[in-house]
Amino acid sequence: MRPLLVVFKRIHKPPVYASRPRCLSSCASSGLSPLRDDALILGSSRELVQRLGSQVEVRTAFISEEEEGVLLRELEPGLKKKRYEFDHWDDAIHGYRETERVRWGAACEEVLNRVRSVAFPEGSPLLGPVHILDLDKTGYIKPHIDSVKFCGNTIAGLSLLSDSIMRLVKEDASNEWLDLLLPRRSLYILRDQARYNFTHEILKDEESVFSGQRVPRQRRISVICRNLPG
Ligand SMILES: O=C(O)CCC(=O)C(=O)O
Ligand SMILES: [Fe+2]
Ligand SMILES: [Mn+2]
Repeated sequence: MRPLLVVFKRIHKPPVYASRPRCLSSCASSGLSPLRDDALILGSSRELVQRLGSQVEVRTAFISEEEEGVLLRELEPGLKKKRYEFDHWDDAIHGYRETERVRWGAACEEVLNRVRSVAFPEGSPLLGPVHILDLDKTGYIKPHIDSVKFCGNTIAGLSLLSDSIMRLVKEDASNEWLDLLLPRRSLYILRDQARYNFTHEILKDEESVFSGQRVPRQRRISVICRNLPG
């Protein structure tokens, strides 16, 4: 069973937020980026948030409205030719269309290079094509772990057009979970244990609640960069 937030509310467990200092000096001394936005991460325990916190990042406003527009103008024509897929009960994703892209216009390439430079160690071999996933307003992604055969230890995704909630659940202990609020135009990064030992999912609109607040889901396009297995 997946732990729903309502379950935790019912037993009066307060949501646990990461509460790392966000000042430059302490972040620098702890090796954390000052750009981390820990208020966007909550979880089943403080211990888990702190332990896994170094392997999960959400960076708000990673791209500007203009950059979001540039990406959308490049992606929309190709996406519009496809139909959303709804009816495959066994698929990990419901209500989506997707594509891959290797070559980008200069403005998009600049944004992607920024993603690559913050998400991956220098020289880490990357998966060539960038993955584009277009979720309908009613679409959602069921819990899954990305293929270890094709993808390395890091997954980095930009969220366009909509806020959403990404839930991570420990594969062999479903009482251990983190919810990430992914604001429109944010970047998330999952590394190592967060990538290998936790499923990730994008909640459907009806379930999209973060810390008691509804987070309405619109159509959402994600632009996902991955590295190759080591
Ligand atoms: O849309 C996202 O940000 C995540 C997509 C995903 O989990 C996948 O394609 O494996
Ligand atoms: Fe995934
Ligand atoms: Mn199928």
